[in-house]
Amino acid sequence: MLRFIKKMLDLADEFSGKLKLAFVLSFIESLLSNAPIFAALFVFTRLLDGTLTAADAWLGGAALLAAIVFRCLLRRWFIALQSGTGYDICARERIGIGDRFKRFPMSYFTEGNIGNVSSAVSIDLLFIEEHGMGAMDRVVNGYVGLAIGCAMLLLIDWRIGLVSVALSAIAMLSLEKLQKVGKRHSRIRQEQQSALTSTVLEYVQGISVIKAFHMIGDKARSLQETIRQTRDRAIDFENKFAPPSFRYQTWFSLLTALTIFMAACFSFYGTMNTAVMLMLFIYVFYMFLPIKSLAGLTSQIRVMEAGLERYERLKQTTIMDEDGRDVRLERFDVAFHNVSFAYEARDTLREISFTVPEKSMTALVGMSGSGKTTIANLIVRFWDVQLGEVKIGGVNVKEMTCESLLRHISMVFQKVYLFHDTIFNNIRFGKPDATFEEVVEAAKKSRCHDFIVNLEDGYDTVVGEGGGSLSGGEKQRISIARAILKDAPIILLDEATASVDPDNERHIQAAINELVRNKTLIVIAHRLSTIRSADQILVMDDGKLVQKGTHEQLIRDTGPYSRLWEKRQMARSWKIAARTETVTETART
Ligand SMILES: Nc1ncnc2c1ncn2[C@@H]1O[C@H](COP(=O)(O)OP(=O)(O)OP(=O)(O)O)[C@@H](O)[C@H]1O
Repeated sequence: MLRFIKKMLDLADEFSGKLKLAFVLSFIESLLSNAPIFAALFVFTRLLDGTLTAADAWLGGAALLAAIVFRCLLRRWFIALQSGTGYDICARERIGIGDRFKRFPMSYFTEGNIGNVSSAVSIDLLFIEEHGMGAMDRVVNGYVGLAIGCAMLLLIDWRIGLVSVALSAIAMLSLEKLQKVGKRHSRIRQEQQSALTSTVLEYVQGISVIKAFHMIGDKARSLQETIRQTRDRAIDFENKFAPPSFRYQTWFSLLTALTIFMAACFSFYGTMNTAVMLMLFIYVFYMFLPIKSLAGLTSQIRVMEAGLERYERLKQTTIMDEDGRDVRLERFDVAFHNVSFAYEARDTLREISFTVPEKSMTALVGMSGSGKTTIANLIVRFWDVQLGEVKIGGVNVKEMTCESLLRHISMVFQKVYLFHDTIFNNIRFGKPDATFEEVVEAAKKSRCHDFIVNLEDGYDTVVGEGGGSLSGGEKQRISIARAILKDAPIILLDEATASVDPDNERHIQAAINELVRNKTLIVIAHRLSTIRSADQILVMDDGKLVQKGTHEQLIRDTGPYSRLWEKRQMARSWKIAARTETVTETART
């Protein structure tokens, strides 16, 4: 329990002063909670002695009232200090970890960690912000209350005091055992929660595939199985807690009974004042309540501790640019020097060397899986090379902070992700301080202004998560608008493989032409026209750079490029033929 408080104070960091002040208030409040007992003792003693006067009764009443008012004030102050702090701490942590995510290697997000990450940031932090402060208060109150209570009992009657100290110590040992049980089982329960989060995410993200392939039954069954397992683990967790929790509480029930028995005996044999006995009868019933309630709190605290540990592990994940510098580049050429790379065990790129001169266009071509996207991934440091160097403007990308590197690069992916936000904010993502006019200008250049203003809410239209409410071509153009707004000197473009209708294709091409003007452009090229107009073509084959040159140079060789070119031309003529046939068919009918 004390370890939990320490962890919470560590997490609180700059807010820990507020929390410590709140503990002091809680301590004073605990002391004041004993005031009614003393007021009662005072009045009872006088009453039994027959010396009670009206002034004494008023004094006792006034002391009681003063203690109540003072406790109320303390509690208000305490709540003001403590309740908002949990939300402040967790908001700060979420913003901080969100920033670190940008600097995690991409491999972190593909190694089954997604469930862990979302559970740590949502479930764990949510539980801590909602229950953490209250739990700390109850722990402090429980321990302080017990210490004060034992001290009071020692003061009132040393024999009862000693028995209380001894039994409280035994109860504390039993609490330690309870915590051990919690430690073991909260980890199991936490892993199960991560598995549930992963399964739900996978189910929701893959829902279109699941529906398309009629796999709803299979996937739903696996989700149901995980839900069942989560339920069983949660019930098991509670069941494991029940017996030690009961034992722990029994010690205090025994102590209460013993105190009453001893007080009655001592009073009967004349070694205790009747007033004191009566006071003890009342006091002993509520003195142990806060510490007894820690039994129920232990499972919650263990869940929070396990959450804090998981969150700490997440925070300690090594970020890529720990030693990076904030570099402002003066030239924008890109160079690979003997780069070799493997995602896992299998080599993906082998000894790749090339240079992309500033403001030139380089097309990456090659069969599927040959390593084109991997080259783009290494330029932006989604992964780090294992051998060799990637340099931009003569600076090794490993020497730069991810932020300063990405300031110089815009990426336009085939798969566009739009946030559940307005179109305006989705475009402004490229330049967070852009004005409305700048956003509109970028939208006009990327040929999306017209369709945006035709939407009911124009730029304020909220697109669904992932951009679900827009067509593929519209999403693509919005992502180009983002990149135009960012105006980075280096552009990485993954040309769409999926065929779009000619009108959309024309718009996308016009938008891309606006984007790449005067930039260093590396394009994963699929269109013949793009490949032909490139200043340089890099031909990839099974992780190796097998040919390099302009279209005219490469087409003269009988290497892989000319074969690739032939295949693409053939595919194109098939497409054209197919289109012509469809048109003729339509004309006939
Ligand atoms: N995240 C990853 N983890 C493990 N292996 C990967 C990962 N991404 C790609 N690969 C593997 O690396 C190899 C190169 O993939 P890459 O995506 O670079 O090829 P590509 O030429 O861009 O293919 P395509 O044209 O189909 O997009 C492939 O064998 C692929 O399976």
